[in-house]
Amino acid sequence: MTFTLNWGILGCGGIAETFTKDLLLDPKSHRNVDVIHKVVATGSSSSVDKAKKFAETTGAKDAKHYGSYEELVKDENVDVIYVATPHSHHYANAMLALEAGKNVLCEKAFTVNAGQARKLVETARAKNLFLMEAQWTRYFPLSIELRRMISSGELGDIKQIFSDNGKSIEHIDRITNPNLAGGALLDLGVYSFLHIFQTVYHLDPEHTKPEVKAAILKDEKTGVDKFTTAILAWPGTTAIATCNYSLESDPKSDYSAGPCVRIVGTKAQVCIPSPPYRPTSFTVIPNGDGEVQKNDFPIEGGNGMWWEADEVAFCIRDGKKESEIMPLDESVVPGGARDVGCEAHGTLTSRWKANIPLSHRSGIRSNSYIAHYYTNRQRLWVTPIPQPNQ
Ligand SMILES: NC(=O)C1=CN([C@@H]2O[C@H](COP(=O)(O)OP(=O)(O)OC[C@H]3O[C@@H](n4cnc5c(N)ncnc54)[C@H](OP(=O)(O)O)[C@@H]3O)[C@@H](O)[C@H]2O)C=CC1
Ligand SMILES: O=C1OC[C@@H](O)[C@H](O)[C@H]1O
Repeated sequence: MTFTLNWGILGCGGIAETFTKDLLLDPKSHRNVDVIHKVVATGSSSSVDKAKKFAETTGAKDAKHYGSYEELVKDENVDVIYVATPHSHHYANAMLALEAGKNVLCEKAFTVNAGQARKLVETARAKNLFLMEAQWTRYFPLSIELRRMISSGELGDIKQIFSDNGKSIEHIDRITNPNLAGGALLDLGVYSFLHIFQTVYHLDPEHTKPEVKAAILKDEKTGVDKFTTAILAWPGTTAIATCNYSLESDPKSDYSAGPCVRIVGTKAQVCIPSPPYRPTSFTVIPNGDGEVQKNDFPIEGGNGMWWEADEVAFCIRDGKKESEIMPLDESVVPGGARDVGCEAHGTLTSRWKANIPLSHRSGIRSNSYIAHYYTNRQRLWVTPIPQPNQ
């Protein structure tokens, strides 16, 4: 029987448009699953007009329009809210939806620190609601095949991963604005980490936490991280994650700069060309004899965000409260130095909670962000360095 999932779109910006268009593609044009997505409501904090225009542009013909997120999450026809606001607002917006009893798909980076992530997870679990971080690349057939190859031992033991994501996007305000939790790590580094985590941490039954050291070049004007490099060490595997918002990983878009991700096993290595967030092929290079093999994973129809949307629908249809491909524990990764980092800035978490009103445009204190490099999701293993005003 066909399952219909009714979406409410929270925040009518760039990625919300791409995602909504993917939701509303004719299902028969690109896939063969018994799931239909409907967009029944759009919500903008700017104006009801913006929500209406967004619905028109994306083809969400039957949607109701709201000029506030508070009204949106109260819509009784909505099954799941897609949070598509800047990183700074994910916590408050996702919490608003959960408290209204709605399932949530929240854009990456899930939250700005582990404390916020834990609170969202606790709330979703307490209310028996579905919650997922929108790491869309994890649902690509390419990622599924890569995880299968690693699990089956085809690449041997994974020893090294090099994972880069560089994009020249410093002209975009939310990328450099500390008050929107800007910076390379939360916007682009998430994908560098995604390729490392989905192939090491996710596939490890013990979920061993890595040791992490990081180096950061900050933006001279705004103080957000502009170039970030992290070294991750597991027993038996090392990885380097790099990201920046100034220089492209693949400046000519022709692969001449080499792969952005290399996963090196004892039997073979896999090379993935840019962009790491929307990869469409990889090459398998055996260490000894054997042919180099290029595997193509074309995205037929839309932008490829519907794989992630389908996963949400399958989970909600089947009564699951989290996705096995992007489990909530992987959005938090509790314990270790990461928690040390978070607890060292524990007041930040409570300040965030206390000081960000649910209507998002006011009340954010800039100095709430001062510590975010040291408390955000990927940096929490790094020993925090005391910052002024903390
Ligand atoms: N999965 C992917 O491939 C991608 C994911 N992303 C993620 O999606 C999220 C949104 O990014 P993107 O769509 O590029 O951002 P945009 O700036 O295009 O849109 C963000 C929207 O959030 C709302 N908003 C709420 N509060 C604020 C505020 N204080 N300042 C600005 N906007 C605000 C606005 O909608 P309104 O006025 O209607 O309320 C705005 O249009 C980020 O988390 C980003 O990391 C981004 C690009 C690609
Ligand atoms: O998720 C993303 O992927 C594509 C990038 O251009 C964008 O800034 C980022 O948010």
